[in-house]
Amino acid sequence: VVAINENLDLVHQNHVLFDSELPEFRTQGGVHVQADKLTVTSPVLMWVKALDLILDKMKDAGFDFSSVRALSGSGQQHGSVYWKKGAGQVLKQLDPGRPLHKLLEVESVCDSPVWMDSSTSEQCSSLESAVGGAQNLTNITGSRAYERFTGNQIAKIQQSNPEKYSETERISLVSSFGASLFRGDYAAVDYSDGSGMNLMDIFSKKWAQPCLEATAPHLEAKLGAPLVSTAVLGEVSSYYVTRYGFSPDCKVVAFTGDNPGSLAGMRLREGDIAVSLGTSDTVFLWIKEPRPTIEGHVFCNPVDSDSYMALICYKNGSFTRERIRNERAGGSWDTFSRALNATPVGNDGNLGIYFDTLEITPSAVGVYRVNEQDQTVEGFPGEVEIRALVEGQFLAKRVHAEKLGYKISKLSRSFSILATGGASSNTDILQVLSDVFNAPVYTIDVANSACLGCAYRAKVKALSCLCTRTCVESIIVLRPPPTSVDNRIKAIT
Ligand SMILES: Nc1ncnc2c1ncn2[C@@H]1O[C@H](COP(=O)(O)OP(=O)(O)O)[C@@H](O)[C@H]1O
Ligand SMILES: O=C(CO)[C@@H](O)[C@H](O)COP(=O)(O)O
Repeated sequence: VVAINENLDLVHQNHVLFDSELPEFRTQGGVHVQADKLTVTSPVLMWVKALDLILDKMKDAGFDFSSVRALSGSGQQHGSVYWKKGAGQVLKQLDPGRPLHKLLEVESVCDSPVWMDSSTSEQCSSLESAVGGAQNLTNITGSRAYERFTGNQIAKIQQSNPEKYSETERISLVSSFGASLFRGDYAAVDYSDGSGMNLMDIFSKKWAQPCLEATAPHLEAKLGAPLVSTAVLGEVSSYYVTRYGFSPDCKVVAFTGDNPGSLAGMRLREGDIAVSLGTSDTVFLWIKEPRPTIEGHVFCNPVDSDSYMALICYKNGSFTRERIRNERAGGSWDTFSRALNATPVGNDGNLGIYFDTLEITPSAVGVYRVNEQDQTVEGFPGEVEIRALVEGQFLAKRVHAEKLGYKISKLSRSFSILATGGASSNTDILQVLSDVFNAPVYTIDVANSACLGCAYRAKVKALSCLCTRTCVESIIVLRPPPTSVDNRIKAIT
């Protein structure tokens, strides 16, 4: 959670770590990986309990809830929550004397599929066939069929457990689930996060009938109509007024996905490129004229409803860096950084591709290493391995961004990279990013740009006061210029 005041100054920050602070749910990295290694879920009740916990932490820290004029939020994209019949009524009558997790055991599916799930290949193929192929689906929804996208997850639940599906009165995304908790009523899916479902026409901003029909019966009623991401949904539920002292006038602005939230938090300019190094690695851009292709995604823009955002997502991000850190750097980020500093840009031509789990872009799995003679090798010395991993990850991002039409000049640094997410606190990793893209990398003071962006969205919308880009620029820090990249690019290509 991030709270800002009218000058956009940060006044409070807090967080809950699922694994260590809610150990009763036995998650690792916030999730359960099922035996097939493809199905990945999170217990919904853990998210609800985390909300209880963070609000209690804020209360204990003396946070003044009565001064909150508006709130919004973001959730990991694509994950879904299934409310059982009667849950809507329960939401409207929450007893403020009891914590939410005691009141909300109202899900028909207790373990929500999350973005890391890749168990729906069958459903993806059948959706693409139903609408005339991958490119056709992309032309409608902004993306070809992806396993983690919500429509395919809904299809799997309906096919494998039709009873649970028919017991479900409403399906939320993680983001609209969060908004529903604060509203005490079902909240609409916003256009931007709704674009990550393979169900919405990103141009008309309505559910696409052929996709609904190919996914599951009676789906439209369970989804409710999507809504513009900047909408004010209404006031906070009386539950929070009585229990925590929120003002009854506190507005709830539509919640959105974490990457759309980051786009707002980083205040992207057209031409900038954002790289989020969270659990997933993502690259995203603000675009005006989308040309959806079958590699990468186009989402509706969360800030400007006439614009779009392009996004490429990599599953083997921080967890893969953590694995190599544990194996080759004794579990220390400092040692990991020393290895990056001890090896030359371009890694003397040694290159690695590390897909520990089935990657999203491209759909491939396995670890591959080639040396400077382009020979496949089984291993690298520790320091070479660390650079091979980080350079390989960023080179892939550059190649895919260029395929999406992004022009990277070898001669001039005419654009900026804005970095966010947990690993953006590591300046040695950012130096490699800067080297590979031949561009300066900026970070913002608040690494949690998704939260910050939603605080901005809430402020801008509910207080009808547009914060200009100037106020935000003051928190962007220029990184040192990159060292020469040309030799390394030659070596790697
Ligand atoms: N100093 C560091 N160097 C590299 N990676 C780091 C560092 N500190 C944290 N991280 C990575 O950041 C990740 C968490 O990023 P975060 O943005 O909080 O995740 P999420 O996207 O799931 O919200 C962790 O998995 C961790 O590997
Ligand atoms: O699947 C995607 C984007 O399409 C992921 O980026 C998720 O939105 C969650 O990311 P983390 O915040 O956990 O890295």
